[in-house]
Amino acid sequence: MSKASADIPVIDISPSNSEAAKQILAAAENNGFLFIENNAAAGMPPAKVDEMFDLSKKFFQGPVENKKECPTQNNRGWVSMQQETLDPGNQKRGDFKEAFNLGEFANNKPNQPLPKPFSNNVNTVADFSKSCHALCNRILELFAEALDIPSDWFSSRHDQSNGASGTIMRLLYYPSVSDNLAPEEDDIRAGAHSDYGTLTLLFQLPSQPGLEILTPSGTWSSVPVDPKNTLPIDPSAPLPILVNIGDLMSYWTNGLLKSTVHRVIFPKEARKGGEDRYSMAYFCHPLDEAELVAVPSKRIEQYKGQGGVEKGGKVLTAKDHLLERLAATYGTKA
Ligand SMILES: O=C(O)CCC(=O)C(=O)O
Ligand SMILES: [Fe+2]
Repeated sequence: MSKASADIPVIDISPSNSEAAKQILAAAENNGFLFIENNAAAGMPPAKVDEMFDLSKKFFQGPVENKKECPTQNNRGWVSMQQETLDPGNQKRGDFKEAFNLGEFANNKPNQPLPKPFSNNVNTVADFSKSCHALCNRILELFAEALDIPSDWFSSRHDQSNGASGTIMRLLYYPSVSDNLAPEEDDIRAGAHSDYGTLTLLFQLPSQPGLEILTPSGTWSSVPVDPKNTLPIDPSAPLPILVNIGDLMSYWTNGLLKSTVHRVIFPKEARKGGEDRYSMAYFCHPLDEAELVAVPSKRIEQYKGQGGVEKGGKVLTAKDHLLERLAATYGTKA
């Protein structure tokens, strides 16, 4: 295990690392972010990651008419520049980004209209999403092991064959903006927020920084793209996959696991309008009806945090929480 800046460890989840569960839990308790070594155990072959990034670039660099064919509906589809405001209390202008949100696939079939090039590469996209989900389940099993609860306590609540969930694979594009649109002091690519689901996997590209996390001392700390500095030595080495804890994991653990606030800035070392950044986030959510109650773990019972979310005596479900958070960022009513 090696350390990255912003105190984010790089963890190997292959069976040869008997400490993986403990290491993952420690990182999640600390600041809620960790890297997973992208080796065979992660099940995300670098060629598949590259292929998905290529499709994403083709889409975002393609004609706007193509994008407009699939505007956002039910949190799926194309999100245009400044349509979303992740930190509405503090932002004057919306996020300087575009996104395309893909919901779950059922038997490799999308549940939403897809534009090109996704529509003619459905299998590639569905397969990538499936691999992301499998990795999330593997991480959830490691959390269950570390918390000493049945190994499928989390993963059974994320079994997509048992119902709908808010899971979204989001392709993101933060274009550099021309000088006449250059960002002002408080403009931001993605406003400060925590993620709404269980876990998020984040894929980044070399030389495209910008992600920052809010540390317990209240300062922003940058998240590296290449935490082990391997690229100068081996430019073909796969980058580790960033994982962060979402709100639901925090609720399920009485706040022991941290759903840390993060944001994406125009990097200071780039020109004023920034350089292009592409990233891909897999937001893993449980089945809609999953209840946000504390997990049956001694460790969690003993932890005096803020557990479970009750409103007017009713235990919230994953879907209740998601609708509430989406309403705030898109300025609509829940
Ligand atoms: O693009 C990134 O690095 C992070 C995006 C993010 O935090 C989000 O979409 O929730
Ligand atoms: Fe996020």
